[in-house]
Amino acid sequence: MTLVVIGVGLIGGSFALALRRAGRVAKVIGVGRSAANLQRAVELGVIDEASHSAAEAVRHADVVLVATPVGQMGRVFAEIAPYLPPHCVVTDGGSTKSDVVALMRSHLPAHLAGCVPAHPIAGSDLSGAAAAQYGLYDNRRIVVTPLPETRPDAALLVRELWQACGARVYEMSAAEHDAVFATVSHLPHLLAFAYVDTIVAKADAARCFDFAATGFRDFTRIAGSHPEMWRDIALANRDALLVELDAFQATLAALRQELVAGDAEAMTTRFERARAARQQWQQHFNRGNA
Ligand SMILES: NC(=O)c1ccc[n+]([C@@H]2O[C@H](COP(=O)([O-])OP(=O)(O)OC[C@H]3O[C@@H](n4cnc5c(N)ncnc54)[C@H](O)[C@@H]3O)[C@@H](O)[C@H]2O)c1
Ligand SMILES: O=C(O)C(=O)C[C@]1(C(=O)O)C=C[C@@H](O)C=C1
Repeated sequence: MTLVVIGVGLIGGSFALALRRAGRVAKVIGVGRSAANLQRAVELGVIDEASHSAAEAVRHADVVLVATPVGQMGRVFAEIAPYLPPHCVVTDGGSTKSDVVALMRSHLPAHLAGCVPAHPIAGSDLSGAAAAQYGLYDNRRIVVTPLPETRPDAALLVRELWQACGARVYEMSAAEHDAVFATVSHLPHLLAFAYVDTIVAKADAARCFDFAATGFRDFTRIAGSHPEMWRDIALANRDALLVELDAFQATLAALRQELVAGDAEAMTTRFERARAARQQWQQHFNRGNA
């Protein structure tokens, strides 16, 4: 099987590595916008060949994974549309799904039966081919949001490929997916960027950063993530994200009021409720990834 990965970074590169180790791909062709990144991907054995033309690369593909920032996916789909072999399955790794589904519908109308939108719920704040790693998807979840037009064999192949990467596959509607991930992924990234940016604006920012320690590190790790990727995710999932942002602002306003009023009881109740939920989640997450 020939796999073409368009966007050879953490997500696309780790998919290629896992499938190669599982013996599921004979050849991996990588396509990207940075020659240096593609060169690194070849050196690291993430891909067999680099191509600077997505149109040229997909002519020989059995499966195409688009793993660029979601803001790039429209132009990628448009570029490959005329050159996709009829049997070729097109999937993606984007963090948002309603926009990707809409882009597939507008740019790949003749190929919808081969389209299987997907999102691996695994990653990090690292990016580029050098960040690709074996085991990224071990015991992690993958959400697929197939279209009504998706051929069963195309959906099955994508499921099997992710399972071969060690992942567990779940199906949702694109809208449900985007609402859930606005809550547990997109909002926390927005908040982490906003919080660090608030410090940057302070006159004593250097002194604050100098003394910041493990609490700061743990709360802000994701503010080290790729800005373009997160800008695209926020814009693509704007409606769901605004709902979450409003809910969070309401909680913050209530907490602020409790602080102003010195309402220790209300604050204790809130913190205890949050701690219990966090502890429960941690146990659930540990069990799921054991
Ligand atoms: N990082 C995560 O934790 C994570 C997790 C799940 C899903 N995702 C999603 O996966 C996708 C890739 O994320 P990543 O973390 O691998 O990013 P990355 O920056 O590591 O890799 C993306 C690659 O795409 C390339 N690229 C950008 N525009 C391109 C274009 N027009 N044509 C070809 N290549 C192009 C970049 O040069 C880069 O090498 C994004 O859509 C992101 O939302 C990321
Ligand atoms: O671990 C991280 O740094 C991540 O941000 C991974 C994370 C997440 O929010 O959990 C980020 C984006 C995804 O689409 C899926 C996973």
